[in-house]
Amino acid sequence: MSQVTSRLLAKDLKKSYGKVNAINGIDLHIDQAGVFAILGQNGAGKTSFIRCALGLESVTSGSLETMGNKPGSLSAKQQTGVILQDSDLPDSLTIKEQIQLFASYYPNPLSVDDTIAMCELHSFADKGYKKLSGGQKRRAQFALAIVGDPQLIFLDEPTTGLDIDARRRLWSIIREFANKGKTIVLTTHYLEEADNLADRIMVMNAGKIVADSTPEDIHKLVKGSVVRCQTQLSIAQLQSLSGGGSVTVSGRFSEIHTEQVNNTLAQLLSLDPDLQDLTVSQPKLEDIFGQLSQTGGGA
Ligand SMILES: Nc1ncnc2c1ncn2[C@@H]1O[C@H](COP(=O)(O)OP(=O)(O)OP(=O)(O)O)[C@@H](O)[C@H]1O
Repeated sequence: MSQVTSRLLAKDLKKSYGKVNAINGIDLHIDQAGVFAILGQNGAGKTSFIRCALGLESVTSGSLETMGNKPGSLSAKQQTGVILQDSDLPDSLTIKEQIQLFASYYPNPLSVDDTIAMCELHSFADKGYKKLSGGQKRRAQFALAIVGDPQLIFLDEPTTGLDIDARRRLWSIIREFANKGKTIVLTTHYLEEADNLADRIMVMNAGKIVADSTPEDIHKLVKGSVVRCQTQLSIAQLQSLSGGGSVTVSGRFSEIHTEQVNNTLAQLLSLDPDLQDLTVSQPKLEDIFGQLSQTGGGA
């Protein structure tokens, strides 16, 4: 077999459903191991991209290859694992039996016992799927995605609905698999997930990739500071001290995004001497994401 240089390659990819342009010209090249997060709001086009990459949807124009093959071809499938957003497993087989069955689809699978150990399934490998908790179900699905020892794995919102402990547990299993030289492409709404887990983040908005960088570099895209406090001042007053930056109110706290932090702080303290719980920090991914989503792209 010839050496595959691209694990995932998209060139000017477009996907429309009737008049809806779900993917609006994506260029993407992934040729390394690691975790690649596609981050975007509802309707950004993330699932459409994953479904095209799996050959579950035809592309409208442009080109797309997975592991050097046409998406959906046998050769692509044998080098790919997946958890889809609405993945469910039958209850008629135990988890271990399902892993054995999936292993049989691949030419060089991992051992079933190693897969059970890596995904921490010991305590429920002999149970049916419906008896598992949400976190256990996701780990069982992940076991099916990796048992074939694929180079490329797609995870569509793998941790949606999980509590933070279950999410962190799955993150560590995903990281471990990436560290074995695998490429994991996952979609998520969770900024914290992309920030903690990914080697590279692609922010999607309206069918386009509007930023594509390491988490550290994505953070650098937005300059300035975030001043957070509890204050009696109105949003209009806060806006007047932000130097053109944004103001958001979240519960009891107001947040001012400013590029002139000294000026903003001086005015804030003089206008409201009673303000409380003042902190100044670097913009979080939330702030950056909000700005990128509004710009509609250009990266
Ligand atoms: N099968 C379909 N038929 C028609 N329109 C569709 C279909 N699938 C997706 N769309 C539309 O394409 C756009 C992108 O949807 P997609 O599911 O890819 O976004 P997403 O980023 O995965 O959203 P979410 O985070 O809510 O899952 C949306 O406007 C959606 O309504």
